Amino acid sequence: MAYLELKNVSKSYGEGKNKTKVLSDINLEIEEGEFVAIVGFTGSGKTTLVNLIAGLIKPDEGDIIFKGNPVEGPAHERGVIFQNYSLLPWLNVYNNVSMAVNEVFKKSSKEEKDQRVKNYVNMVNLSPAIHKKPQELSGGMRQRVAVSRALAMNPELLLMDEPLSALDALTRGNLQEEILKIWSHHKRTALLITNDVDEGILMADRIIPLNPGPNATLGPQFKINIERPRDKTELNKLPEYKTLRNSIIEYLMDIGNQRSSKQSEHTYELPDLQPVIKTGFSRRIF
Ligand SMILES: Nc1ncnc2c1ncn2[C@@H]1O[C@H](COP(=O)(O)OP(=O)(O)OP(=O)(O)O)[C@@H](O)[C@H]1O
Repeated sequence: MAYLELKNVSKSYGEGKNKTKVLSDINLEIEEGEFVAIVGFTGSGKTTLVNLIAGLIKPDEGDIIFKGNPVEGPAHERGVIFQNYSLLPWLNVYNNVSMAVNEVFKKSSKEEKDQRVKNYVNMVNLSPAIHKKPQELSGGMRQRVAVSRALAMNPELLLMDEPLSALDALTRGNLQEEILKIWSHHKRTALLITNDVDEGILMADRIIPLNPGPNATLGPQFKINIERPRDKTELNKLPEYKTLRNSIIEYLMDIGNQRSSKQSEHTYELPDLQPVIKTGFSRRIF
């Protein structure tokens, strides 16, 4: 049995006529220690997929099994880094991270917890801002706090929902490296949602496209057999990198085009409405 398994998972939102199936028949297996990236189109259901694995929402059909047990709610062993940093605005950087550390490492001494918080804040280069509150930080800095907080909780499975998409290239590169260091040194398992194929190739063992929704399904996997550690500049020179990148992008473009041509074939019935002509206005509005 795989470390994480999704079996025929489907999820809809809404009721009756307004019901939309966002994810349909999702099957996914991730082995312990693997780093998997899901690349997908905007609105295809990537966050829904992360929320399901995190246990924040429940599937309508299918099973999500983590380490042999069904996922029935959120747990510290499955840590999430969200796209929008979700920090507590009234707490400073130290306290935002320490709240999470205190929750997970209840039995550790005060000194150990303090050290842990400081280490992880330092890891994202925010030590000089450790006493600042979120509103005093830039968007990139806030996202770094969120990354630091999630990593400090030492989750066994790290779920990342486009955590770096709003960052500048330099910060993004640094955090990619930090996440990879933690993943490999601590032998973690990671699932990264990204809209950046290059980020996926740099970080993951496999890339799996999430086809456009509604009824989004997972596409074929692309294995990344490029030796680690991978260097961004060196990657660009590798012929296997270029081939892989082109195949993934071609797949995504094809599937995107197919979806848009299907949508344009669709005809919509308009309601047969008669215009209502109002007469006898008693007042002019200008
Ligand atoms: N709680 C909800 N209730 C109703 N519809 C929802 C809900 N959450 C998401 N949706 C809809 O489901 C679809 C998929 O949303 P989701 O956020 O999972 O996609 P995404 O791929 O993460 O999007 P993005 O790339 O914009 O972050 C969208 O059409 C969205 O409007």
